[in-house]
Amino acid sequence: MAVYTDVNEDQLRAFLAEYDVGTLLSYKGIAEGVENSNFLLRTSGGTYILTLYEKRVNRDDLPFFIGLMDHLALKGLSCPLPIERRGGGHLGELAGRPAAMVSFLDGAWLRKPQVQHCREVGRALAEMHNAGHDFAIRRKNGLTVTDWRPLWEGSRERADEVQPGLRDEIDEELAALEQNWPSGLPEGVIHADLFPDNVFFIEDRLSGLIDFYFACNDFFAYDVAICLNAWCFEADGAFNHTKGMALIDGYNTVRPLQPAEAGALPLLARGAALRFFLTRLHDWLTTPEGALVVKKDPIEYLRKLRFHRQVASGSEYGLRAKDLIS
Ligand SMILES: Nc1ncnc2c1ncn2[C@@H]1O[C@H](COP(=O)(O)OP(=O)(O)O)[C@@H](O)[C@H]1O
Ligand SMILES: N[C@@H](CCOP(=O)(O)O)C(=O)O
Repeated sequence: MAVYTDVNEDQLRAFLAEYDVGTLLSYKGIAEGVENSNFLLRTSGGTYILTLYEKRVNRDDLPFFIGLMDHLALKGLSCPLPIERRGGGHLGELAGRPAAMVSFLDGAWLRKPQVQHCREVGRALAEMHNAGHDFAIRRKNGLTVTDWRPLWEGSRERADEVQPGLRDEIDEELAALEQNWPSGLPEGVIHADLFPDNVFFIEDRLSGLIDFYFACNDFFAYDVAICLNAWCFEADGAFNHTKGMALIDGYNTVRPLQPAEAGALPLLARGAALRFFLTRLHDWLTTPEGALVVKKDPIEYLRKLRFHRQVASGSEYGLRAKDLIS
Protein backbone atom coordinates (compact mmCIF):
# COMPACT_ATOMS: atom_id res chain seq x y z
CA MET A 1 0.00 0.00 0.00
CA ALA A 2 1.06 3.53 -0.15
CA VAL A 3 -1.62 5.71 1.29
CA TYR A 4 -0.46 6.45 4.81
CA THR A 5 -2.23 9.81 5.02
CA ASP A 6 -5.84 10.29 3.98
CA VAL A 7 -6.88 13.42 2.20
CA ASN A 8 -10.41 14.76 2.11
CA GLU A 9 -11.95 16.59 -0.82
CA ASP A 10 -12.08 19.99 0.86
CA GLN A 11 -8.41 19.84 1.78
CA LEU A 12 -7.54 18.78 -1.74
CA ARG A 13 -9.57 21.53 -3.41
CA ALA A 14 -7.88 24.14 -1.20
CA PHE A 15 -4.46 22.66 -2.09
CA LEU A 16 -5.25 22.66 -5.83
CA ALA A 17 -6.31 26.32 -5.72
CA GLU A 18 -2.59 27.10 -5.41
CA TYR A 19 -1.92 25.50 -8.82
CA ASP A 20 -2.99 26.36 -12.32
CA VAL A 21 -4.42 22.91 -13.05
CA GLY A 22 -8.16 23.55 -13.26
CA THR A 23 -10.77 22.03 -10.98
CA LEU A 24 -10.81 18.63 -9.34
CA LEU A 25 -12.76 15.92 -11.18
CA SER A 26 -11.69 12.83 -9.23
CA TYR A 27 -8.92 11.40 -7.09
CA LYS A 28 -7.92 8.02 -5.73
CA GLY A 29 -5.12 6.55 -3.64
CA ILE A 30 -2.49 4.44 -5.39
CA ALA A 31 -1.80 1.09 -3.74
CA GLU A 32 1.74 0.59 -5.11
CA GLY A 33 4.90 2.05 -3.63
CA VAL A 34 6.22 1.93 -0.10
CA GLU A 35 7.70 5.24 0.92
CA ASN A 36 5.06 7.95 0.42
CA SER A 37 1.32 8.44 -0.03
CA ASN A 38 0.42 8.77 -3.71
CA PHE A 39 -2.84 9.79 -5.36
CA LEU A 40 -3.96 9.82 -8.95
CA LEU A 41 -5.76 13.12 -9.66
CA ARG A 42 -7.93 14.06 -12.59
CA THR A 43 -8.65 17.74 -13.00
CA SER A 44 -10.15 19.78 -15.81
CA GLY A 45 -6.50 20.54 -16.72
CA GLY A 46 -5.22 16.96 -16.98
CA THR A 47 -4.01 13.96 -14.99
CA TYR A 48 -1.44 14.28 -12.20
CA ILE A 49 0.24 12.35 -9.42
CA LEU A 50 0.00 13.91 -5.99
CA THR A 51 2.60 12.81 -3.44
CA LEU A 52 2.48 13.43 0.30
CA TYR A 53 5.96 12.91 1.69
CA GLU A 54 5.95 10.60 4.69
CA LYS A 55 8.26 10.20 7.66
CA ARG A 56 11.11 8.35 5.95
CA VAL A 57 11.70 11.22 3.55
CA ASN A 58 13.76 14.01 5.03
CA ARG A 59 12.14 17.39 4.35
CA ASP A 60 15.56 18.94 3.67
CA ASP A 61 16.02 16.53 0.75
CA LEU A 62 12.84 17.61 -1.04
CA PRO A 63 14.41 20.51 -2.97
CA PHE A 64 16.96 18.00 -4.33
CA PHE A 65 14.36 15.41 -5.40
CA ILE A 66 11.89 17.88 -6.87
CA GLY A 67 14.61 20.03 -8.42
CA LEU A 68 16.19 16.93 -9.97
CA MET A 69 12.95 15.76 -11.64
CA ASP A 70 12.44 19.28 -12.95
CA HIS A 71 16.03 19.43 -14.25
CA LEU A 72 15.88 16.01 -15.93
CA ALA A 73 12.45 16.54 -17.47
CA LEU A 74 13.51 19.90 -18.89
CA LYS A 75 16.56 18.17 -20.39
CA GLY A 76 14.24 15.83 -22.27
CA LEU A 77 14.42 12.74 -20.05
CA SER A 78 11.05 11.08 -19.76
CA CYS A 79 10.34 11.49 -16.05
CA PRO A 80 7.67 13.26 -14.00
CA LEU A 81 7.68 17.05 -14.32
CA PRO A 82 6.90 18.79 -11.00
CA ILE A 83 4.00 21.22 -11.37
CA GLU A 84 4.74 24.80 -10.40
CA ARG A 85 2.53 26.63 -7.90
CA ARG A 86 0.98 29.96 -8.82
CA GLY A 87 3.31 31.79 -6.46
CA GLY A 88 6.39 29.89 -7.71
CA GLY A 89 8.05 26.82 -6.22
CA HIS A 90 6.68 23.30 -6.26
CA LEU A 91 6.22 22.27 -2.67
CA GLY A 92 3.02 22.77 -0.68
CA GLU A 93 1.47 21.31 2.44
CA LEU A 94 -1.52 18.97 2.58
CA ALA A 95 -3.01 17.09 5.54
CA GLY A 96 -0.02 18.10 7.62
CA ARG A 97 2.51 16.69 5.15
CA PRO A 98 4.79 18.32 2.59
CA ALA A 99 3.19 17.63 -0.79
CA ALA A 100 3.88 18.11 -4.49
CA MET A 101 2.20 17.30 -7.78
CA VAL A 102 3.96 15.87 -10.83
CA SER A 103 2.88 15.09 -14.36
CA PHE A 104 1.39 11.66 -15.01
CA LEU A 105 3.47 9.30 -17.16
CA ASP A 106 1.80 6.80 -19.45
CA GLY A 107 2.93 3.20 -19.41
CA ALA A 108 3.21 0.33 -16.96
CA TRP A 109 6.03 -1.51 -15.30
CA LEU A 110 7.03 -4.96 -16.47
CA ARG A 111 6.58 -7.99 -14.25
CA LYS A 112 8.86 -10.10 -16.48
CA PRO A 113 11.45 -7.94 -18.23
CA GLN A 114 13.17 -9.48 -21.24
CA VAL A 115 16.58 -8.93 -22.82
CA GLN A 116 15.50 -5.96 -24.98
CA HIS A 117 14.02 -4.22 -21.92
CA CYS A 118 17.34 -4.57 -20.09
CA ARG A 119 19.06 -2.89 -23.03
CA GLU A 120 16.56 0.00 -22.89
CA VAL A 121 17.07 0.41 -19.16
CA GLY A 122 20.83 0.52 -19.57
CA ARG A 123 20.46 3.24 -22.17
CA ALA A 124 17.98 5.27 -20.08
CA LEU A 125 20.22 5.00 -17.02
CA ALA A 126 23.18 6.43 -18.95
CA GLU A 127 20.96 9.19 -20.36
CA MET A 128 19.96 10.09 -16.82
CA HIS A 129 23.60 10.14 -15.72
CA ASN A 130 24.51 12.47 -18.57
CA ALA A 131 21.48 14.72 -18.06
CA GLY A 132 22.28 15.16 -14.35
CA HIS A 133 25.82 16.43 -14.91
CA ASP A 134 24.93 20.12 -14.50
CA PHE A 135 22.34 19.75 -11.76
CA ALA A 136 23.37 22.28 -9.12
CA ILE A 137 22.23 20.64 -5.87
CA ARG A 138 24.16 17.76 -4.31
CA ARG A 139 22.90 15.04 -2.04
CA LYS A 140 25.12 12.55 -0.28
CA ASN A 141 24.07 8.91 -0.59
CA GLY A 142 22.47 8.09 2.77
CA LEU A 143 22.83 4.35 2.09
CA THR A 144 26.44 4.01 1.04
CA VAL A 145 29.14 1.75 2.48
CA THR A 146 29.63 3.86 5.63
CA ASP A 147 25.90 3.66 6.41
CA TRP A 148 25.65 -0.11 6.20
CA ARG A 149 27.22 -0.91 9.58
CA PRO A 150 24.76 1.17 11.67
CA LEU A 151 21.92 -0.35 9.66
CA TRP A 152 23.31 -3.84 10.23
CA GLU A 153 23.76 -3.21 13.97
CA GLY A 154 19.99 -2.72 14.21
CA SER A 155 19.27 -6.21 12.79
CA ARG A 156 22.39 -8.20 13.65
CA GLU A 157 21.23 -9.77 16.92
CA ARG A 158 18.11 -11.20 15.27
CA ALA A 159 19.63 -12.10 11.91
CA ASP A 160 19.94 -15.82 12.65
CA GLU A 161 16.15 -15.93 13.16
CA VAL A 162 15.88 -15.23 9.42
CA GLN A 163 18.54 -17.75 8.41
CA PRO A 164 20.95 -19.63 10.68
CA GLY A 165 24.53 -18.44 10.17
CA LEU A 166 23.49 -15.10 8.71
CA ARG A 167 25.08 -13.03 11.46
CA ASP A 168 28.59 -14.38 10.86
CA GLU A 169 28.21 -14.29 7.08
CA ILE A 170 27.19 -10.63 6.99
CA ASP A 171 29.79 -9.63 9.60
CA GLU A 172 32.45 -11.00 7.26
CA GLU A 173 30.91 -9.58 4.12
CA LEU A 174 30.52 -6.10 5.55
CA ALA A 175 34.12 -6.02 6.80
CA ALA A 176 35.37 -7.09 3.35
CA LEU A 177 33.32 -4.42 1.57
CA GLU A 178 34.33 -1.68 4.01
CA GLN A 179 37.97 -2.57 3.42
CA ASN A 180 37.83 -2.84 -0.36
CA TRP A 181 35.19 -0.33 -1.42
CA PRO A 182 36.53 1.52 -4.47
CA SER A 183 37.32 5.22 -4.56
CA GLY A 184 37.88 7.74 -7.32
CA LEU A 185 35.43 6.31 -9.85
CA PRO A 186 33.44 8.76 -12.03
CA GLU A 187 30.48 10.06 -10.10
CA GLY A 188 27.44 12.25 -10.47
CA VAL A 189 23.71 12.09 -9.87
CA ILE A 190 22.44 8.50 -9.72
CA HIS A 191 18.88 7.14 -9.43
CA ALA A 192 19.89 4.50 -6.84
CA ASP A 193 16.60 2.53 -7.02
CA LEU A 194 15.96 1.86 -10.71
CA PHE A 195 14.07 -1.39 -10.18
CA PRO A 196 11.51 -2.68 -12.70
CA ASP A 197 8.65 -1.05 -10.74
CA ASN A 198 10.24 2.34 -11.36
CA VAL A 199 10.50 2.02 -15.13
CA PHE A 200 7.47 2.31 -17.39
CA PHE A 201 7.09 0.75 -20.82
CA ILE A 202 4.50 1.09 -23.54
CA GLU A 203 4.66 -2.24 -25.31
CA ASP A 204 8.42 -2.76 -25.66
CA ARG A 205 9.40 0.90 -25.65
CA LEU A 206 10.63 2.49 -22.45
CA SER A 207 8.27 5.37 -21.71
CA GLY A 208 9.63 6.84 -18.49
CA LEU A 209 11.47 6.64 -15.18
CA ILE A 210 9.84 7.42 -11.82
CA ASP A 211 10.60 7.46 -8.09
CA PHE A 212 13.68 9.62 -7.67
CA TYR A 213 13.44 9.52 -3.87
CA PHE A 214 16.71 7.66 -3.33
CA ALA A 215 18.60 9.73 -5.93
CA CYS A 216 21.93 11.11 -4.75
CA ASN A 217 25.53 11.73 -5.79
CA ASP A 218 27.57 8.55 -6.04
CA PHE A 219 29.53 6.41 -8.53
CA PHE A 220 27.74 5.99 -11.87
CA ALA A 221 28.92 2.37 -11.98
CA TYR A 222 27.21 1.72 -8.62
CA ASP A 223 23.90 2.59 -10.32
CA VAL A 224 24.74 0.09 -13.09
CA ALA A 225 25.41 -2.50 -10.38
CA ILE A 226 22.02 -1.79 -8.76
CA CYS A 227 20.35 -2.36 -12.13
CA LEU A 228 22.25 -5.60 -12.81
CA ASN A 229 20.85 -6.89 -9.53
CA ALA A 230 17.33 -5.66 -10.10
CA TRP A 231 16.94 -6.60 -13.80
CA CYS A 232 19.23 -9.50 -14.67
CA PHE A 233 18.43 -12.29 -12.23
CA GLU A 234 15.77 -14.86 -13.04
CA ALA A 235 13.03 -15.96 -10.64
CA ASP A 236 15.03 -19.14 -9.87
CA GLY A 237 17.94 -16.98 -8.65
CA ALA A 238 20.21 -17.50 -11.68
CA PHE A 239 22.03 -14.53 -13.17
CA ASN A 240 21.09 -14.11 -16.85
CA HIS A 241 24.31 -13.26 -18.65
CA THR A 242 22.47 -12.25 -21.84
CA LYS A 243 20.41 -9.70 -19.92
CA GLY A 244 23.56 -8.42 -18.19
CA MET A 245 25.29 -7.99 -21.53
CA ALA A 246 22.27 -6.18 -22.99
CA LEU A 247 22.03 -3.81 -20.02
CA ILE A 248 25.73 -2.95 -20.18
CA ASP A 249 25.68 -2.62 -23.98
CA GLY A 250 22.69 -0.29 -23.75
CA TYR A 251 24.51 1.81 -21.14
CA ASN A 252 27.71 1.88 -23.20
CA THR A 253 25.92 3.22 -26.28
CA VAL A 254 25.29 6.47 -24.38
CA ARG A 255 28.05 6.67 -21.76
CA PRO A 256 30.79 4.06 -22.23
CA LEU A 257 31.95 2.60 -18.92
CA GLN A 258 35.63 3.27 -18.28
CA PRO A 259 37.87 0.23 -17.63
CA ALA A 260 38.21 1.18 -13.94
CA GLU A 261 34.40 1.21 -13.61
CA ALA A 262 34.08 -2.09 -15.44
CA GLY A 263 36.77 -3.65 -13.24
CA ALA A 264 35.01 -2.47 -10.06
CA LEU A 265 31.65 -3.90 -11.08
CA PRO A 266 31.86 -7.23 -9.15
CA LEU A 267 32.57 -5.36 -5.90
CA LEU A 268 29.96 -2.69 -6.59
CA ALA A 269 27.36 -5.37 -7.35
CA ARG A 270 28.18 -7.08 -4.05
CA GLY A 271 27.77 -3.77 -2.23
CA ALA A 272 24.53 -2.99 -4.05
CA ALA A 273 23.18 -6.42 -3.09
CA LEU A 274 24.17 -5.87 0.54
CA ARG A 275 22.52 -2.43 0.59
CA PHE A 276 19.12 -3.80 -0.49
CA PHE A 277 19.53 -6.88 1.67
CA LEU A 278 20.06 -4.65 4.73
CA THR A 279 17.08 -2.36 4.18
CA ARG A 280 14.85 -5.34 3.41
CA LEU A 281 16.12 -7.18 6.51
CA HIS A 282 15.44 -4.12 8.65
CA ASP A 283 11.87 -3.87 7.30
CA TRP A 284 11.41 -7.63 7.61
CA LEU A 285 12.25 -7.53 11.31
CA THR A 286 10.50 -4.29 12.22
CA THR A 287 7.31 -4.09 10.13
CA PRO A 288 4.45 -5.20 12.38
CA GLU A 289 2.36 -8.20 11.29
CA GLY A 290 -0.78 -7.01 9.56
CA ALA A 291 0.73 -3.73 8.33
CA LEU A 292 -0.65 -2.83 4.94
CA VAL A 293 2.72 -2.90 3.24
CA VAL A 294 4.24 -5.75 1.28
CA LYS A 295 7.51 -6.77 2.93
CA LYS A 296 10.24 -7.53 0.41
CA ASP A 297 12.25 -10.70 0.85
CA PRO A 298 15.81 -10.05 2.11
CA ILE A 299 16.91 -13.57 1.18
CA GLU A 300 16.50 -12.77 -2.51
CA TYR A 301 19.30 -10.23 -2.07
CA LEU A 302 21.40 -12.57 0.07
CA ARG A 303 21.41 -15.01 -2.86
CA LYS A 304 22.47 -12.25 -5.24
CA LEU A 305 25.22 -11.26 -2.84
CA ARG A 306 26.50 -14.84 -2.73
CA PHE A 307 26.52 -14.96 -6.52
CA HIS A 308 28.62 -11.79 -6.79
CA ARG A 309 31.05 -13.00 -4.14
CA GLN A 310 32.15 -15.85 -6.38
CA VAL A 311 32.35 -13.75 -9.58
CA ALA A 312 35.96 -13.69 -10.76
CA SER A 313 35.65 -11.14 -13.55
CA GLY A 314 33.26 -8.60 -15.03
CA SER A 315 32.98 -10.84 -18.09
CA GLU A 316 30.53 -12.93 -16.02
CA TYR A 317 28.15 -9.96 -16.11
CA GLY A 318 28.44 -9.63 -19.84
CA LEU A 319 31.31 -7.14 -19.99
CA ARG A 320 33.35 -7.59 -23.13
CA ALA A 321 37.16 -7.86 -23.06
CA LYS A 322 37.50 -4.37 -24.58
CA ASP A 323 35.50 -2.88 -21.66
CA LEU A 324 37.89 -4.38 -19.15
CA ILE A 325 41.22 -3.40 -20.70
CA SER A 326 42.55 0.13 -20.32
N1 LIG B 1 4.49 10.28 -12.61
C1 LIG B 1 3.80 9.15 -12.50
N2 LIG B 1 3.01 8.75 -13.52
C2 LIG B 1 2.25 7.65 -13.42
N3 LIG B 1 2.21 6.86 -12.31
C3 LIG B 1 2.98 7.20 -11.27
C4 LIG B 1 3.82 8.35 -11.30
N4 LIG B 1 4.45 8.43 -10.11
C5 LIG B 1 4.03 7.39 -9.37
N5 LIG B 1 3.14 6.64 -10.06
C6 LIG B 1 2.42 5.46 -9.56
O1 LIG B 1 2.53 5.43 -8.16
C7 LIG B 1 3.19 4.24 -7.71
C8 LIG B 1 4.06 4.55 -6.51
O2 LIG B 1 5.04 5.54 -6.87
P1 LIG B 1 6.49 5.51 -6.24
O3 LIG B 1 7.14 6.81 -6.59
O4 LIG B 1 7.20 4.25 -6.62
O5 LIG B 1 6.15 5.49 -4.70
P2 LIG B 1 7.09 5.32 -3.44
O6 LIG B 1 8.13 6.41 -3.50
O7 LIG B 1 6.14 5.48 -2.30
O8 LIG B 1 7.71 3.95 -3.51
C9 LIG B 1 3.95 3.74 -8.92
O9 LIG B 1 4.13 2.34 -8.92
C10 LIG B 1 3.02 4.17 -10.06
O10 LIG B 1 1.97 3.24 -10.20
N1 LIG C 1 13.43 -1.16 -4.51
C1 LIG C 1 13.59 -1.43 -3.12
C2 LIG C 1 12.49 -0.89 -2.26
C3 LIG C 1 12.09 0.56 -2.53
O1 LIG C 1 10.78 0.53 -3.05
P1 LIG C 1 10.17 1.62 -4.07
O2 LIG C 1 8.72 1.26 -4.15
O3 LIG C 1 10.44 2.97 -3.43
O4 LIG C 1 10.87 1.45 -5.38
C4 LIG C 1 13.70 -2.96 -2.88
O5 LIG C 1 13.27 -3.70 -3.77
O6 LIG C 1 14.16 -3.36 -1.82
